Amino acid sequence: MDIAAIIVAAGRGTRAGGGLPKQWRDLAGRPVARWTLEAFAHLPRIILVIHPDDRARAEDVSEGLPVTLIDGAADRAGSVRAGLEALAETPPDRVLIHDVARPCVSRRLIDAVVEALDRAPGAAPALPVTDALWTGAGDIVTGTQDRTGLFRAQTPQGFRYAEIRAAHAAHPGGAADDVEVARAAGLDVAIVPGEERNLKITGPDDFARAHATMKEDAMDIRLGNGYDVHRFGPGDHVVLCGVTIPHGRGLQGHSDADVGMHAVTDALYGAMAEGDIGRHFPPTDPQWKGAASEIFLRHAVDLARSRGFTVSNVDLTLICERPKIGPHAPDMTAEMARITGIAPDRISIKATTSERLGFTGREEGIAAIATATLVRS
Ligand SMILES: Nc1ccn([C@@H]2O[C@H](COP(=O)(O)OP(=O)(O)OP(=O)(O)O)[C@@H](O)[C@H]2O)c(=O)n1
Ligand SMILES: C[C@](O)(CO)[C@H](O)COP(=O)(O)O
Repeated sequence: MDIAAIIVAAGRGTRAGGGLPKQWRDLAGRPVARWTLEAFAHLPRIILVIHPDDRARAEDVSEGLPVTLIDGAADRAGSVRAGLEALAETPPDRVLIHDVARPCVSRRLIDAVVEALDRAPGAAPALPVTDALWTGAGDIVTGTQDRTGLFRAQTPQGFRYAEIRAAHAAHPGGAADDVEVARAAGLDVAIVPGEERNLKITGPDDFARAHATMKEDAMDIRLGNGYDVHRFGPGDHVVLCGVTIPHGRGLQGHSDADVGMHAVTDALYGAMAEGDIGRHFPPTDPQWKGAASEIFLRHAVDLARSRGFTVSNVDLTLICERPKIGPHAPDMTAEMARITGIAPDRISIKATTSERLGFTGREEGIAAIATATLVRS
């Protein structure tokens, strides 16, 4: 099925103000039009209908996307017609017509409109009116309007290409949208449940609403895991999560062998797809011999911060018969909170034995497994 999108963007955005037409203004780090185009980027063809003065800007904004630029007309319907004519030489089966000023449209909604075209020649999203409707004169209410069967229309409005092209060619003009044009030509239009998020940026306040929606979407959550083992050797203490614990044996390793802190550090690197401690602090490098593992953990936390992430929580399990971890867990938590700069209630440190099974059960070493979550919003 060949589907094309026509994004109408030739308006001047006078009601939104702000100097630049609204489709070229910034919304959460990208121009409004870029968000809209990316929502349709899974389709093979996009016609972006623009004002001739905006060509350079439009070329910039559509870079890397399957976009053809077409000059629009003095009103929305004229711009839609220009888009439809641009497709006439290699006509698609179906066409989706969308306002550039609705950048928060979801893939789910686009797909729902396309699917609805299997059962009707036209399909468009809409939301039932839920507020009371009044008539008014100046600041005085003059009556109440029945809202039964009333809908707020959205885009994309989808059609079989040949039919909507003919409908637009035959229409005398002045239609509110393409559904009106289609109905005037006798085409049935199915209503697809619309989305509140699919708002049209019309006035200045709509930028803040659209921004909040984009920010919600932009939350980036990363989960990582880490696993480490160190063997026991001669010594009289171990260092776990930065806390020195007297013990009949020590842990062996190139650094201070803090197996718990290593597992947490690897979980953080893992969440960033940044390998493990060995990649950043090679064991072949003599400068890390006997190093405090705090250096590694700080590096991972700082790397996450530099990428805009916050460490949301850490969960560590130490696996050993001895030393007993419980009595030291509060100190370990405090130390890990100090190093990472996150609240102690976001750090979980617990332990288990392995029921005397395996290398940890035979007290040949300590194992540690950790999970960490990074959040960027
Ligand atoms: N001559 C026109 C007028 C409007 N549009 C497009 O139609 C959509 C809906 O129009 P609206 O939100 O009213 O945008 P503007 O016409 O830009 O806004 P205003 O009326 O405030 O100037 C927008 O994507 C707009 O770019 C268009 O392509 N060509
Ligand atoms: C097509 C439309 O988006 C449906 O809600 C809307 O009518 C276009 O905006 P305008 O402000 O009416 O031009």
